Amino acid sequence: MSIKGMSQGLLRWVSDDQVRRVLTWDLLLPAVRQVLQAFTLGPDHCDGAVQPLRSRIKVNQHNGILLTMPGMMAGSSMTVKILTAYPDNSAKGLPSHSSTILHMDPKTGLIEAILEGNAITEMRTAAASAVATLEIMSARDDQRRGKDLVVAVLGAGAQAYSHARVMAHILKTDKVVVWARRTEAADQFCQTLQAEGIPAMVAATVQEAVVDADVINCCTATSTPLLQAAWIKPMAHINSVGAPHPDHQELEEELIRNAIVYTDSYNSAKNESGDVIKSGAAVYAEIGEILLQRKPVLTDRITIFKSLGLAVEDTVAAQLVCELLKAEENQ
Ligand SMILES: NC(=O)C1=CN([C@@H]2O[C@H](COP(=O)(O)OP(=O)(O)OC[C@H]3O[C@@H](n4cnc5c(N)ncnc54)[C@H](O)[C@@H]3O)[C@@H](O)[C@H]2O)C=CC1
Ligand SMILES: O=C(O)C1=NCCCC1
Repeated sequence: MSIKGMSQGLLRWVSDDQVRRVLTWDLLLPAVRQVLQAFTLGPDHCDGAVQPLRSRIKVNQHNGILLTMPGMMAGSSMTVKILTAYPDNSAKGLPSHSSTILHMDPKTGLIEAILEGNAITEMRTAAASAVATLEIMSARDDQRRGKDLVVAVLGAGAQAYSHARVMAHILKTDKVVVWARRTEAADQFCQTLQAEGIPAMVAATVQEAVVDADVINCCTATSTPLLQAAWIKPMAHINSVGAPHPDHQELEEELIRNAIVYTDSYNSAKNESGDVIKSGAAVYAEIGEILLQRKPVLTDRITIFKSLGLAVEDTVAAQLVCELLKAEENQ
């Protein structure tokens, strides 16, 4: 939909439904792979991305947080995402996260589009986990797909859904084991996945969900550690998406300290990840460094991708969505 801007001509307004309709994993994964590299290349490289640490305001009175996330891709596209996270909203029947993305033309600075940001946030975060998972599995020489591979998903919120979907897409697994705090939410999650042809089953405990898992996706809003080292197979890979705040943790300290830790951003990990800050765990590499072959992939232990979320992932996803919608209109 287009709306008349006050001073700058036609603006595009894009809903989450439109994003979900046009954005596919096959289009998004290569774009996110490229942006993870661009982020590591940094602002001084002609193909690099520019992104400061996001600003964060704690809304203590209402247990909320307001984040602003500006980013620019190599002078070709730029966005600012404004996002709130209010964990208590879920109990009120409201979404816990709410976001909007402003998409600007870097040549003129004019705002070209305003996008609802929830679908993009769900999909680009899962896409980054997928890129990390594939890279680490391929370095382990692990070509297993389908029935030999068990995927666990912890949580039953927006990130849990997108992670289950992308993992089923890339790994063709025959077994997705889900665990959520509320049994009804886990049952509903499982039924939705099954209706989409994803073979899912519910586990009664976190331990039961992860004990046989090769790839574990930690997607809860917990603030205290949920996942313990003793439950996990020695060569498992973990995507840790929750606890993106300095005072939150989702991984037992012993687990992260003894694992090989990858991240999307060193700067975010050291400033925003309670799992990294509180445990004192060393971060081995940015996934971008691995993709650029600046560092070898280490895989002789449990591996963890500690995801904090990059503004420039939103930038490339928003750019892609706008291009796809434009192409549709010109058909
Ligand atoms: N790394 C990244 O790029 C991103 C990280 N996030 C973070 O990922 C987490 C999940 O996000 P969404 O799925 O969007 O949230 P959501 O609100 O849709 O789902 C949260 C899930 O966590 C569960 N949960 C809450 N507290 C829990 C606890 N103490 N123990 C166990 N389960 C608990 C809820 O029941 C629900 O299933 C949040 O911490 C969010 O801030 C979200 C977006 C991007
Ligand atoms: O990158 C994001 O988007 C988010 N990261 C952590 C908090 C929720 C949103």
